[in-house]
Amino acid sequence: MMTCITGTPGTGKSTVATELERRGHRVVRAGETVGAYLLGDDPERETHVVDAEAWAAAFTPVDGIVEGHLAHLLGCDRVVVLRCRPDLLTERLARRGYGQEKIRENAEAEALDVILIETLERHTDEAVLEVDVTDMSVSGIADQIEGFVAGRVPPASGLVDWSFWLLEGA
Ligand SMILES: Nc1ncnc2c1ncn2[C@@H]1O[C@H](COP(=O)(O)OP(=O)(O)OP(=O)(O)O)[C@@H](O)[C@H]1O
Repeated sequence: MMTCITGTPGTGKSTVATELERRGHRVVRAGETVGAYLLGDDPERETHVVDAEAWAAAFTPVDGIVEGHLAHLLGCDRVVVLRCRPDLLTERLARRGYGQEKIRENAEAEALDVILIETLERHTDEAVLEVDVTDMSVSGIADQIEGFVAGRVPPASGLVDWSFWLLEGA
């Protein structure tokens, strides 16, 4: 079974994937597999441009966990969407040294549920677990994901509404 962990940059995908790896799960970092699909750089958005559809079409499924902000484009059996309140996400990305514009773009995408919407366009509700990680420990998030994979934690989505942040925080 392939479980994908997706979310806006800074929501904690890589951190929880490391914890799941420590617990014995096989983990593939999606970012390490996109090399052949790089189209170039987007200096304005301080990011690499990836031919995401071609990457997803060529991806060989794994029995384990795939983490990355494009992971929901894959044919996963289960998808976990990590959510982080935009003000906390802003703090995390600032600590990472991201520029103002890149921080704003990511915080807005989080407030607008962009990755959750993309996920629900591609996967059934029953295959999706949205986790609001804002006040959660890394091990608590890993417990939720393990529970979902094992069928103990039921699917859930549509849990947060951070649209207020677009008015107050932008
Ligand atoms: N549950 C948590 N509690 C507190 N801090 C966290 C938690 N999860 C992650 N962090 C911190 O938030 C920052 C972003 O985490 P991380 O790099 O795992 O995000 P990401 O979603 O993998 O980002 P990207 O998509 O850019 O790789 C890191 O500094 C990490 O230490």
